[in-house]
Amino acid sequence: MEYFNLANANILVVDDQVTNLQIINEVLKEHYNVFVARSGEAALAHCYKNPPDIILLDVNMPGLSGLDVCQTLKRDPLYQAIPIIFITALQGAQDENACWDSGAVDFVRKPINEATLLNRVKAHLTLKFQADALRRSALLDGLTNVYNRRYFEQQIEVEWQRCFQHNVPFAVVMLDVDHFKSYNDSYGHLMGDDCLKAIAQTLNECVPNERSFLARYGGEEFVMVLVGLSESKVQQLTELCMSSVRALGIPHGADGAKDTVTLSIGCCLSIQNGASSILSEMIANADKYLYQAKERGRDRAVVDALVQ
Ligand SMILES: Nc1nc2c(ncn2[C@@H]2O[C@H](COP(=O)(O)OP(=O)(O)OP(=O)(O)O)[C@@H](O)[C@H]2O)c(=O)[nH]1
Repeated sequence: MEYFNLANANILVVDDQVTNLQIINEVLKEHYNVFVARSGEAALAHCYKNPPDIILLDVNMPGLSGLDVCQTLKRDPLYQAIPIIFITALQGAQDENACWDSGAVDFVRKPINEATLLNRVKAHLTLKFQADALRRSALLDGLTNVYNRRYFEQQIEVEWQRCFQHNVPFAVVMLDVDHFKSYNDSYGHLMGDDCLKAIAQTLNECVPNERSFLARYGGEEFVMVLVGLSESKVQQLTELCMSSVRALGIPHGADGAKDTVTLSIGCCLSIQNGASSILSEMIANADKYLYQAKERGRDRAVVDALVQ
């Protein structure tokens, strides 16, 4: 079981009254990272940019109400796992039912009881982090401990949609160990496993930001999804991946190899964001460029853009 630290949690508090924001912030700021928004519109903008771990939401606000915000987030697969607690002075059954119907996980009543607020937040954050940890462990590769193919297939869709909606650069990088069959033949399968583990760890350290990720694509092939990097940064990143693996200095004396283990890379980046239907084309192109890197002598990267 993976351990998590609740102190790393990001909490978004939404209320149009500054005094309420101050009271809640005072209670929570010792324990968590607290962000505030003064309207429903600002709350949604914050979530889209920087999804929090939990939201404390006022019901009645001018413009978008708390119920509107909750319904909007719960309809969206990208944000529906964020627990939402309403902070409300409303008491009637009808008002409460409207909050449940919109997708809330809980209530805290105004005026706020400090202990109730802290305990409710802690309970729901713990549940959220446990669910996240379970989801993650089902999505890790058993040998290398980086994300597995299933995670890649789910997450690349999510990131691609986000990049498409918010006009963010996106790249798919295929990374394949050179002459790995002969490595196994020369040094044995167990050494081959150790080699894959070391490479996976090194490549994982090259992942440039939280939205980007590395996964084992299969066998001795890895895939990295890069979010928010310019074309030149993507080029630099592919160089970094190759030099980091070379720097491991894992001996590889078999025919055709370069004394140490090396990688070949194929990378496809999107110049303009297009329809989600071309994601499969980006993956196919990255694979094609990887094949070209192999043909041109291995230990190199072929990077190209898919222009729509
Ligand atoms: N030790 C180990 N070997 C693996 C694992 N998964 C795949 N392989 C081996 O990786 C090798 C891949 O060989 P090929 O696809 O022929 O590729 P290659 O020898 O690296 O040649 P190029 O990619 O063209 O440079 C096969 O021998 C597989 O048995 C694994 O989990 N552990």
